[in-house]
Amino acid sequence: MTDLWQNAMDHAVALARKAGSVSVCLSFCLFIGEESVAAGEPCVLTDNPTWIVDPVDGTTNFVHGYPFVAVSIGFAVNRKLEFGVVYSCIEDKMYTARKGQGAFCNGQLLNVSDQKEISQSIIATEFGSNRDTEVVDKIFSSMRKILCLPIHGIRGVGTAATNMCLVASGCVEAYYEIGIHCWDIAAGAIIVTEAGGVLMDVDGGPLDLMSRRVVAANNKIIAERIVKEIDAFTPLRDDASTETED
Ligand SMILES: O=P(O)(O)O[C@H]1[C@H](O)[C@@H](O)[C@H](O)[C@H](O)[C@@H]1O
Ligand SMILES: [Mg+2]
Repeated sequence: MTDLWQNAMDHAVALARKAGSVSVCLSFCLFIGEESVAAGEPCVLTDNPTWIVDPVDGTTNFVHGYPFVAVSIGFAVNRKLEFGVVYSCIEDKMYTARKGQGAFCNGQLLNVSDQKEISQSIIATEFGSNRDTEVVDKIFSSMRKILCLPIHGIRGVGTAATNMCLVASGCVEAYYEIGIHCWDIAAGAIIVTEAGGVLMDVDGGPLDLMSRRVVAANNKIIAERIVKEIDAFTPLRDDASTETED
């Protein structure tokens, strides 16, 4: 019998290696990756061309055999995303977006939902991995307030990258989370905007890729409505220990 998970892992490894080898060819490119940062490499976004890579987004899903796992590869120049690729391995869905050229899933053009009524919306979010009771209380409080607006429902597939692709596909109106990392959302961010969506911080300001807070929505009306209900908190920034002057 085919080993589904081995296939998924092989895809993830092959994609990550490819990104790595292109990065080596283009030696002026920098690299931010979940594993490289865990190994002590810097996590700093400069104006230089930079790969922002999560080889396995949805690690807990992967470990438990919960069938949503994605490879997430973003590429930024001058701190702006140029392109993004999210491969949802088990679903065999390849999401791609190049700046100014639209977003696609397996070659099909993506468009966000045109819903403007929060009461008719599905919102994606996650419980996250932080188990501090104060943080968990804020996460539940935000979810409670959003659910009781009311909305149609709350969903979450356990990977930020895939949740963002679901916004781009029009399956959910918005996704928000506090505590994610830049490699979880970089690729998804450009996929959302190229599908016609918007990005912002959980306080309504501009998205800061390093702040570990994100709202991605089909439009500003839905995004700003959610923002009003989020009990925001401020995790340690991704670039906290590596901030530079530029
Ligand atoms: O750590 P990985 O790369 O698997 O990804 C994270 C997810 O992307 C989050 O949405 C999710 O909430 C979790 O924090 C999860 O850890
Ligand atoms: Mg991740």
